[in-house]
Amino acid sequence: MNLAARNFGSSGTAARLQFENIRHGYGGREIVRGVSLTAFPGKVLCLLGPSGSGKSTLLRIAAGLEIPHAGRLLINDVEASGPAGFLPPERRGVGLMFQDFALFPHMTVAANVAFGLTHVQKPARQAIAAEALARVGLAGYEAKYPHMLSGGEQQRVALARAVAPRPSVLLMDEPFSGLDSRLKDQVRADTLAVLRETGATVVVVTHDPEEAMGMADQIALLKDGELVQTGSARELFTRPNSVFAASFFSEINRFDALARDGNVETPFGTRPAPENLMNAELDLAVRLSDIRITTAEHPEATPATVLNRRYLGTSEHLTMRLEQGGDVVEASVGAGVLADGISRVFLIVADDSILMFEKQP
Ligand SMILES: Nc1ncnc2c1ncn2[C@@H]1O[C@H](COP(=O)(O)OP(=O)(O)OP(=O)(O)O)[C@@H](O)[C@H]1O
Repeated sequence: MNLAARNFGSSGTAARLQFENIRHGYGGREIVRGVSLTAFPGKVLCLLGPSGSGKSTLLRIAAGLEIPHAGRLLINDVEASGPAGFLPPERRGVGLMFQDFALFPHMTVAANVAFGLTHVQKPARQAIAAEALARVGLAGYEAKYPHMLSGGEQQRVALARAVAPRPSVLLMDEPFSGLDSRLKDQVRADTLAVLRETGATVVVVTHDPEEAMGMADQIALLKDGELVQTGSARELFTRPNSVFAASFFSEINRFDALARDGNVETPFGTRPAPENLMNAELDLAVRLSDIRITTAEHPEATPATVLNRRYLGTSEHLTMRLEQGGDVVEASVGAGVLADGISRVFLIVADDSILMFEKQP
């Protein structure tokens, strides 16, 4: 199915959604702690973070299902939640697709999709539902019941139901979590194509960094109810602002170090300290994939002993001990790069592959 090739109209009503210093919690426990963030019109914003970081709570606040304790939620500069008032969910122009938003089993596919079209005259509902089903590649499925469909097809019906009313903002909470991994990639790609066509502003909650990188125009990384960093996938991956951000997107080695008089003694040799951290305690992070392994001695390479090798098909996971200092280092190299039986290797790490952060208290 090539959804992208189909030519559907766009709602053209994408909205800007702004969280302004939002605070919220339950039973005296603060879950969202002063988050300010903007979802831009027609773009996909992914709220990314570990379990309990407050992602779903932010989404529910955007939907109007929760009223924040403090701060404002603006949709196209109109206060939807805040001191000036509260706009109920049905008046926000938002569509919802939550992981537990199951289809109604006793209703046909068409009736499921038409369910949210209460503002439309009855005769027009069927036509809109049929158009939304065509949009997700399910033309002709109108009379079927949910149990007759595969998991991926059910997910598409849920998507059709969410986009049928042409929301200006579409809020999705872990929308693909119920699908097995192979199906997930396909449904996600198809969903993204549909979302691009509808032109709506999209906010997606996920705990999966690859999913966020694959979908988002903008990622907002959350931890303990606070916004850690926001930017494009490339910005977050290449310029993480903390060990947490670096470790969220890839496996890393962590080391403690001291910046003194502009230099840092790292396990891979002396490197210049970042300009703003000339004298400070540092956290160093080196991605497993940023360590190059050779068997040839080299003046700038760090000798190490191989402790363990794990073959993973296309790559190999190595655990090594540095000869100087004794740090244990992990690396991921292409399978076959290192011949069998090698026990002494040399590690090469580029200057910009040693990420340096001020140690957090
Ligand atoms: N209605 C509620 N009453 C009490 N506690 C709640 C409620 N909703 C959420 N919480 C708590 O708030 C915390 C943050 O929840 P939230 O669902 O926003 O996090 P999340 O980042 O989406 O995590 P997950 O991926 O696990 O859903 C959790 O510890 C959760 O138990």
